Amino acid sequence: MHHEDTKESQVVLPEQGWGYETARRNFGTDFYAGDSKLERARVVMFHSSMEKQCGQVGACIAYEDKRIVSTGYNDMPNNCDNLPWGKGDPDKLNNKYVYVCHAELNAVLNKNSTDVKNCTIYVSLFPCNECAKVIIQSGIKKVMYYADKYQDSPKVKASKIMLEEAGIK
Ligand SMILES: O=c1ccn([C@H]2C[C@H](O)[C@@H](COP(=O)(O)O)O2)c(=O)[nH]1
Repeated sequence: MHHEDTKESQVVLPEQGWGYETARRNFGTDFYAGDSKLERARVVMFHSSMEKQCGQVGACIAYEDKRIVSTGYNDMPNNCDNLPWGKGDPDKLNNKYVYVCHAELNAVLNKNSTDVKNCTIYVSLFPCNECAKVIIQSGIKKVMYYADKYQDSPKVKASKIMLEEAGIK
């Protein structure tokens, strides 16, 4: 595990304007010293085939002792190769939002363990309300995040209300 952590910290990632800067603001030096799983979540987000700049999200779930249980990134449902990736069409059926599986959902479903109870989820973007529900129902107990770019949206506000009510740190 220590070896993997070292490799992760050596990965050079493209700067996209919000990742590292937000992480620095949120976590200061502790982020780099202590939390390579956030790095993993950020690496995973580059597997997403969503468009660059704003659309890629990664998640990594780990036990309390930091062993990784799962990773996931936002993507279209399996075998659904013809769905739209755009987001500006007035018809909601022509936008990605109604189809895409979020990183957190994929990470919970991809788990290599019976469950993810008491685990921590590391995410590159603060979870939306639907992901908060998945996190709560799956028994995850802690959320660590990089960026919170939709913090003023009702979805993220609802997410924070639910996570707090459920006692998730
Ligand atoms: O908790 C979340 C919230 C969002 N996502 C995904 C859904 C979309 O594919 C992108 C966001 O795209 P924007 O172009 O920035 O709106 O993030 C997620 O995986 N988890």
